[in-house]
Amino acid sequence: MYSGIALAALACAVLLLWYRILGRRSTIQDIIGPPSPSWIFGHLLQLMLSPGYGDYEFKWLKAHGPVYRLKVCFGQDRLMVADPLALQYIFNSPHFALSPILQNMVRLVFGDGALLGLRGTVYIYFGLLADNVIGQTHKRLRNEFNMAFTIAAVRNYHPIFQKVAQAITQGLEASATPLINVVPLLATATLSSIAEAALSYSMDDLEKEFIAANAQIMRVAPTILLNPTIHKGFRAAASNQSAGQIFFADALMRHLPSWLLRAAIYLPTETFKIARRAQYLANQLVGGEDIFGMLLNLDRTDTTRNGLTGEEVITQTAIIMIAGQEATTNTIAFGLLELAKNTDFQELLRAEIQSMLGAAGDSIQYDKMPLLNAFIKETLRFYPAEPSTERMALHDTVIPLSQSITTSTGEKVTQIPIRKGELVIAGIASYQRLEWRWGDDAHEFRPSRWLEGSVSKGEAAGPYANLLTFLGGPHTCLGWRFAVLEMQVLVSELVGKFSFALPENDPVRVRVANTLQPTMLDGQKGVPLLVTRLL
Ligand code: HEM
Repeated sequence: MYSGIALAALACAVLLLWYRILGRRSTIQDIIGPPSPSWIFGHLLQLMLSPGYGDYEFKWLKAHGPVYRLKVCFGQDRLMVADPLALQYIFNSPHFALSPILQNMVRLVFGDGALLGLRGTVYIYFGLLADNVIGQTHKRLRNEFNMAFTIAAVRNYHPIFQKVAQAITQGLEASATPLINVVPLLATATLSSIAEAALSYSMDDLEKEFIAANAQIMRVAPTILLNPTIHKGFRAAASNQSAGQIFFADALMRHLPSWLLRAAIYLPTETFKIARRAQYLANQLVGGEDIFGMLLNLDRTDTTRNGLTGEEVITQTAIIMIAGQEATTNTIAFGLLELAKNTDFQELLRAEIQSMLGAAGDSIQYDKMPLLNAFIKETLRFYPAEPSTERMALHDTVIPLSQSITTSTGEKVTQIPIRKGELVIAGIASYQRLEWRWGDDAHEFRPSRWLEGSVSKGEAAGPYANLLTFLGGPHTCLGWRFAVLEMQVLVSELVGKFSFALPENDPVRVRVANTLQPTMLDGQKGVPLLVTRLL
């Protein structure tokens, strides 16, 4: 009987949602887009379950340009945006916030006060509540944590990056076979560097259990963090990802209240057990004399600051460890894969690295290495860790466009009105494939474009090289300088000493599982390469 009542209640909730959602006229219905293959799923399955990364998305980009309309569940419209001016507006404007689903999911994994989740809004049942307190908290936390990520602070981490780079070298040398999956070595190195640089913990100090738990959370986070909205192609996040789950997520889940989703952390499932344990272990890291001590302002050397509370610092630990490790590891792994495909460029890059290392020793000036930086920029352009994200309008607003588009009524428009509560997809990967911005061969991996001036300057988008890989606006990646220097040091060490070649079976696929993941033929994450020591 109870299950009958529960079903009836669920049916009522669904009907109410339909009424609320479908009863509203979309402001973007005159924007042209690809024909929808299904009323129930819209384009979601093409976008999320496509066999190759960007199969449909990049085709739509070519056909419709940087702004077009997609359909999601029940024939609802959603705007896809890859226009630089529009993206700049969406990321910087106070009229947009993270979509409620991702916000809830971040909170679920990382706790209530996580930087990523503090988006200036909370989603309450069928309405939105702008909450300035949350916005201000985010600003304060960022200001405090930024002390560890300024240009000067990051420069000081150089010896740590060198140390972890040498640890990778030892790992590669210790391998009994030339075919090596480089991902686990990179993952340990990037975790070590954050633990040591940002949190003042050497990997030897870290509890083995913490390392294991971090590795586990890294494995499950994409599954928990499945952003069940249009942009997060979670096709391969779990091989059992089904059309039904996509439907549930897009049609219903984003309308569930935050408290209900957050309560899920207490469910007795394996995944949530890991998440709870990782949060607990992160709490154990709090010390007094390290960066935490500085953030807490324990010694009160700076009387202008109150410092953060212990709880605030603790909450960010897991997120910094994970945010810092996962994206850097995958980006370097994709880069090495591209070098293995393009041995001519690999040799040129090696020559530059060896000549700089030979001349400068430890005082190497990475920013003065054109090929190295062109390679890093191209890797970040081609493999954005977060290929798309979603934002929700907090108020009625108007998105400006850098180029006019023609609507289905024949009208040329240079701006698009969006109504409060509507979601838009920020197509980061699509933006980074715009031909008029990056060159006619934008779909090719070609580092030399950065040296030829074929990359147009245009509106400043993100913090680095006009890329949005580190996002833009108030939620720009806190660790982008850290990541760039770490990549410069690690790539110089590895490419300077080893050559990388592709095994015969071309064993890596790119998949989207919340973030962009290099995946082996057996579905596991990894980049197996033939590695030979040269020096
Ligand atoms: C190649 C490496 C990296 C990439 C591509 C990357 C990318 C990103 C992106 C796209 C975001 C925004 C996420 C969103 O709001 O949807 C972000 C946020 C963040 N990243 Fe990174 N990241 C990298 C490395 C790092 C490192 C090394 C650290 C720290 C050591 C770090 C710490 C953070 C933090 C704390 C945030 C949250 C910022 C906020 O919401 O205010 N990231 N990152």
